[in-house]
Formats: sequence, C-alpha cells, structure tokens
Amino acid sequence: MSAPRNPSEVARETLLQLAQRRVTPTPDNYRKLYHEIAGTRTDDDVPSEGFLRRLSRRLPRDAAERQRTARELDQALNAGNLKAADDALGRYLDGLKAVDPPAWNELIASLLRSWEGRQQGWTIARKRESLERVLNASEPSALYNRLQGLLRGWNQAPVEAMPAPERANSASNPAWAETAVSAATDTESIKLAGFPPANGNHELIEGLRKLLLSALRDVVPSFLGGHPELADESKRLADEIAHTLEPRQLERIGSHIRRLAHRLEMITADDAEVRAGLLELLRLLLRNIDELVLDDNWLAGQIEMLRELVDAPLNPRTLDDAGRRLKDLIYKQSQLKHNLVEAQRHLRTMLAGFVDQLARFSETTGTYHDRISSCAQRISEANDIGAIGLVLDEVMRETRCVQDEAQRSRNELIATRKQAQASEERIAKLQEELDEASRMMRHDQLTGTLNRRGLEEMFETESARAQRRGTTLALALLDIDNFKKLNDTFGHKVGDEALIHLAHVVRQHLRPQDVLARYGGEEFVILLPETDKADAYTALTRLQRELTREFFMADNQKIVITFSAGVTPLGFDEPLQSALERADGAMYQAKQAGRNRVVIAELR
Ligand SMILES: Nc1nc2c(ncn2[C@@H]2O[C@H](COP(=O)(O)OP(=O)(O)OP(=O)(O)O)[C@@H](O)[C@H]2O)c(=O)[nH]1
Repeated sequence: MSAPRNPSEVARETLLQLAQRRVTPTPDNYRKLYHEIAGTRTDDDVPSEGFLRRLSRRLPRDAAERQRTARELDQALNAGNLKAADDALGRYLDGLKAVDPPAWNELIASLLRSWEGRQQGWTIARKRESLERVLNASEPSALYNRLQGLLRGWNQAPVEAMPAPERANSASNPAWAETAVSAATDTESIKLAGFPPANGNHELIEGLRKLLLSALRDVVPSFLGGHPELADESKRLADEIAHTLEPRQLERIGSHIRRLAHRLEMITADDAEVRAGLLELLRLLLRNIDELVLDDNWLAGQIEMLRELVDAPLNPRTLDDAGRRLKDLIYKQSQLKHNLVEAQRHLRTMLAGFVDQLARFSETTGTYHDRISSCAQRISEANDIGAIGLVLDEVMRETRCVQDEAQRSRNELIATRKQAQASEERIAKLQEELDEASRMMRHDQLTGTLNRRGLEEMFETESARAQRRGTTLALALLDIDNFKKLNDTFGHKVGDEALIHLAHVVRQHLRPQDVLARYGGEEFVILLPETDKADAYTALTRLQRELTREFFMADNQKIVITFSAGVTPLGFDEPLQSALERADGAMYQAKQAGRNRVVIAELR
C-alpha cells in the first residue's frame, strides 16, 4: 500500500496500526505513531497557540533584547505561524541563559600592560586618578564593565611618540596611516589627479578618495558641534583632497589626518569622562536629596525613579523622561519652599503678638501685685471700718482689672492657637494640592494615562525625534464602542471602571516607548514611534484581541469592551491637530462599518 498522503488518511492508518500492533491507544502513542506514518518528526510539534499567547503576555519585556524577541513571538502569533512563534520563544529563552563569568585574569593582565604602555594624554598620575575613581565609585557588579571602559579609554589614545631608535621597532602609527604612506611610495607612478593608473587600481583608489572626502567633509564635522575650529579643519582637509591628490602630497595629508584623529580621540575621551563624571555627580546628588527628604513619599518616589533612569543605559528618550521628572521635582520643591517660608513668617508674627500680650499681662499683674501690697498695708494700718471699706473697694477694682486682662490674654491665646492650627492645615492642604497638581499636570486623574497636555508635550518630543532621525511615527485614535449603553445599563461608576480597565489592558500590551493618552470622554490616543501604518494597524488589532480576552467584570457579568480606531502615519512636520483629524475620520469610518475595527487613514 502506498504511504498515506493527506491528514485524514494518516489518521485512519494510525488508528489501524494502533489496533494491529496492539498498542494502548493513549494520546501520546497516537501522536508518535501518527508522526511515524506521516514521516514527520515529533519534535515538529509546537505548543498550542493559546499556551504561547498566555506565555507571551507574561514574558517580562524589561530589556531591549527581550522586547525584540517577545515582539517577534507576538508577530509570529499574529501571523498564525506557530513554528516561528515557538522559535522566537526559544530565542527569548536562550537570552536568559547565564552569561559567562567575567574574565578577570585577562582584564588584569591587559590593565597591567596598558598601565606600563605610553599613551598620549595619559600620564601615570592621570591613569592612577581615573583608576581610583572607577574603584571608588563602582558597584561590585558594574566594576568589570567600568574597568573595561577605562582600559578602552587608555588604549584608544595614540601611542606616545618615542625617541627615534625606539620608533623604528614600534607600531605607533595607526595601521591605516602606515598603509597610506607606503601606498604613496609604492604607487609613485600613479597620477591620481586625472591620469590613468598604470596598474588599473584607479577606480578603487578613486572610490576610497571619495569615501575619505565625504567622511572629512560630512561625517566628522557632524560630530564636532562643540568644536567648530576642528570641524573647519576637517573640511579644509576635505577640500585639499577634493582638488588634487598627488602621491607626494599623501605623506603631508596623512600626518595632517593623524593629528586630526588624535585630537578627535582626545575629545571623545574627554567627553566620555565628562559624561561619566556628570552621571556620578547626579547619582551623588540624588543620594543626598533622598536622605534629606526621607519623610516625603512623593519626593522619595521621584528620586527612586530618577535613580533607576540614570543607572540604566542612557538614551535620549530616557534622558528626556528624566529631565521632565526633574523639572516636576524642582517645581514642587520651589513651591513648597515658598509656602513654608510664608507659613513660618505667619507663625513668627503670631508668636511676636502673643509675646507682646504676655508682656502686657505680666506688667498688669506686676502693677496689681504692688497695688494689692499697698492695700494690705493700708488695711493693717486702718483704724475704722469705713477706711477698710474704701481700700476693699480698690482691691475689688484692681482684681477686676486683672481678671479682664487675664480673660483678654486667654482669648488671644485661644485665637492664636486656632490661627496656628489653621496655618498648619493650610500647609498640609497646600502640600496635598501640590502633589495632585504636579501629577495632574500631565496625567488624567481617572485612568493615570497622559491627559491632553501630556499628549501635546510627548507629541512635540516624539515628532521632533522622528524628524531628526528620519523615522516614522504613527498615531491612533480609539473610541470605546457603545459606551453610552454601558453607562446607562450599569451606571457611571462602572463606566469609569471600564475606562480604567481599557487603559490598563492597552498599556500592558503596548511597547514601553508607545505613548497612551486619554483624549477626552471615552477617546484615547496612542503615539507609536518608529512604526509605519501597517505595523500600527497590527498593533491596534492586537489590542482589540487582548481586550476581548481580558474581559471586564460588571455586576458579576463578563463584559467585553470593544473599540473602533483610526490609525495614520504622521507627515513631516505635521501638527498634532491635523493628524488627529485624519485619525478621527478613519475612526468614524470604523464605527460606520460596524464598530470593533481599525481603519487606516492614508497621508494626504
Ligand atoms: N462613565 C463615564 N462616562 C463617560 C465619561 N466621559 C464620557 N462618558 C460618556 O460616554 C458616552 C459616549 O457616548 P457616545 O458619544 O454616544 O458614544 P457611544 O455610546 O460609545 O457610541 P459609539 O461611539 O457610536 O459606539 C456618553 O454617555 C458620555 O456621558 C467618563 O469619564 N466616565
């Protein structure tokens, strides 16, 4: 009998063979036999889609590599390619394997070699200073990498010129420069300025010349924003090479380029050092502030966030974020300081008033005391009851006076205490309002996503970044379907919870760099950096699927929230409002087409 071809034939044959071979018909035996008959391998088996999806949702995406492989897994799942998804999962898991322990022996040997070597700009004292800094400042876990960085810094500096006899044996010139010089002597007969070469390498040399030209004219100056004189020098060299390049000029140009390269290396090393120094200063500052504001949760939280940011590898996006957070922090501190000074001034004034009152009171009681003593004297000397009566009247008057004064002081004391309490409450309330205000500045209170203002800020940043880098940026506008009905059926509070649920699910399934904002009511906007319209469409449909999976509970009922969305790519320098209008039009089409769908709005 010929081998079964289609799956149902294979299945039938498998059942037959199970019976004929008298094998117990367990699922495992069935699968093995099925593969044997079909000629496939059992390791072609891949986990089920549901399993892979559940796993994918739980995979941490806390590092770039993990994010990338997890995204590949999602993409393969979305494309229905389970084998590719399984492979992506394999790659993700491979990435978790423990890395080799650092090779300390090699590192120490290289450090010793470089310590004894002679690099321009690196005296022994400077080496010692930088080594001490690394040793003092580094966490044990980061020490290996930082020492490697230090070593790179030393070795990137050109080797220091040695006395003539030594130079003969050394490889002090960069290899490319040596080659250039020897090429000049070897090709003395080649006329680069327009004459055909004798050995036919003309095209190659011409190509290299153009590359060198563009490196000196365009690439090098673009890195030298802060050093215009060096950028000019690089362009001058490019001009020289552009006009004529004769073999006998090569040596001079070669040494010119070597000098420029050396200065560039110095600048790069200095920049790296300045960057590391600044980061270290920032860490120190954060540690200090942290200790000073132990009692202030809000500040401590911000500082913790900042510290995490500066400890992770820096990139423009994380720096932006750090900058914004620091601005919030400074704003809050300045506000608090101002209010605190105000409150202290107020308390001081009250205290001064109270002290005055006390002084007046003690003056009154002092006078009272004198008068009563004099009355007692007069009573003891009095001969008749009439005279005593007069003195007693005076005693009564004086006592009433003191009583009145005491009452007044007591009232003032009570009023002062009340005022002090009111000030204290005002300070506490102000602090609360400040916390809230700084949170509210950019966030929506209900869902915790960005609000319109936050969106506008992020849009400015992302759109500028996309233009600078020439990358794509997509925008999506999504609107919950039949939200009014949900509100009417379950009440406004449940409607609010549904908004929170949606924001939570969407946030969980977006990439960290994507921006989610509540645009108003039941409308949300998503900015997707480095994403074209097709990928934005895929991302939005994936969110729709996740929402149907992670349903929302209202009154013990499972409610599936759906949304309609419009996605659109951003045009060059396009304002937010115009992209929003386009996305809104597409979202309206999605509603018209029956809801729970995504429509792409092309760039006009
Ligand atoms: N619970 C709650 N409801 C809100 C909020 N903001 C807006 N809404 C309600 O959202 C509903 C939006 O209704 P519509 O604009 O008619 O839209 P819809 O019912 O979702 O219908 P389609 O958009 O056509 O699917 C209104 O009833 C608003 O009162 C909010 O913050 N909380």
